[in-house]
Amino acid sequence: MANVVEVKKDIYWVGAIDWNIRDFHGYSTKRGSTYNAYLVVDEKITLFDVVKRPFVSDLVHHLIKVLGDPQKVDYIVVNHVEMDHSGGLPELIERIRPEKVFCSPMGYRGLIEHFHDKAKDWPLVEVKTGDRLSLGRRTVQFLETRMIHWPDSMVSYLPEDKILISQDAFGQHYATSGRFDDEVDFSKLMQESAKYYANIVLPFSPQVQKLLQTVEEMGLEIEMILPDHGVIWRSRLKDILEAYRRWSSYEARALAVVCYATMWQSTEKMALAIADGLMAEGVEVKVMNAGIDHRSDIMTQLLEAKGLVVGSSTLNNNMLPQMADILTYIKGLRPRQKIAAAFGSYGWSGEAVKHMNKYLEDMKAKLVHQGLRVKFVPTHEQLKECRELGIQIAKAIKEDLANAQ
Ligand SMILES: Cc1cc2nc3c(=O)[nH]c(=O)nc-3n(C[C@H](O)[C@H](O)[C@H](O)COP(=O)(O)O)c2cc1C
Repeated sequence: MANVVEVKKDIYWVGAIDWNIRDFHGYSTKRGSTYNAYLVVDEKITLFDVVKRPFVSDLVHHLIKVLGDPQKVDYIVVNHVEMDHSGGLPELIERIRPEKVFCSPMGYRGLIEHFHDKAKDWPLVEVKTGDRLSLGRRTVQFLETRMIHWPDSMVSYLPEDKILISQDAFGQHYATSGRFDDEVDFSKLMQESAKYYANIVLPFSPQVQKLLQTVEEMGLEIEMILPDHGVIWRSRLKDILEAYRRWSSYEARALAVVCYATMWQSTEKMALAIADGLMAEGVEVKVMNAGIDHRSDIMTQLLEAKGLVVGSSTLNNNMLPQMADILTYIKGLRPRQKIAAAFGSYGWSGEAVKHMNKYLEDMKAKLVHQGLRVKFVPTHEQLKECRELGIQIAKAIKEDLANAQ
């Protein structure tokens, strides 16, 4: 069990570290995760968010450490209804018997839809954007952040401490012994933040842009961001805010992800030749094998990539299932403004490229080629053609980036 950490005077991290989780609803969490809950000790003792159900005892243990008796908690604030932050609520409410449980109007509905009759007996109080709650010496200012990343999502701002409790926004699936951004490896932290954004937040980028603008307009001074997963931002705030600005505006660089699926390595040979062409034109390349690389890692690479090149051989008149997995996943995350092309080896009918093109078109990617197909094993000449395709894609990437400036 982790230690309680005082984040600022009378504000404590009382969450749980999940070192072992490797699959978070289809997202590969190689570095584990944390479920953060924060306790503010004021005239009204308030708990912001709770933990996933199996970790309730960690949270209770922390409450005992700080308060002696968990029943001293007066209020619970539910910033986000998803089970990793609310799963422990029934047990905790039973144990703590809080005076009030605050949530957004959508959170109210969400709690009923998750916990049914049980939640109907809870002392739920709806709060909306702009509502303020006095805890004594401190105030909580609520701000609904619908669809970042669920309809119920909201954040809580503590003006006296200049702290933003941001639920999943600015989070990372990153289990570490350090609780703060300056206590962990910065490059790993940014990798995990990018992965989290690419795989969870990306479809809601327009809402993120709006939130960043609202925060600026409201003149909220922020010295710390306390997310529901990963470490607390206190020293590298500028870095994460700048990254969110960049990611939410779909900024990309001269990088192409070449992702392929293969049975007998013919499509792999094509992928490598295409990558050669891209590299020859000075475009950075990440070659990924859909049968080896996890969909969430492929998506992470795609976050800042301008180019998406997908390859699959044909299997029973379709693309290989591992490529269908990747494309279904990528399409759902709604990447924008990609330069793309499809390729693949086939034996007789060769439908894979047509199917992959359909996905790329649905993503509104700019296709620079009708799709390159090679019958069975590519010849030297055909590999040269693949390389030419790489060069063509690279030129389109560079042109697009130059036009965007
Ligand atoms: C079980 C199986 C089913 C296949 N089905 C098709 C098919 O429906 N249409 C086609 O054009 N080729 C089909 N092929 C041929 C492959 O697409 C061809 O062997 C290709 O060169 C494999 O490329 P790869 O080495 O990149 O996997 C099939 C191959 C296998 C092994």
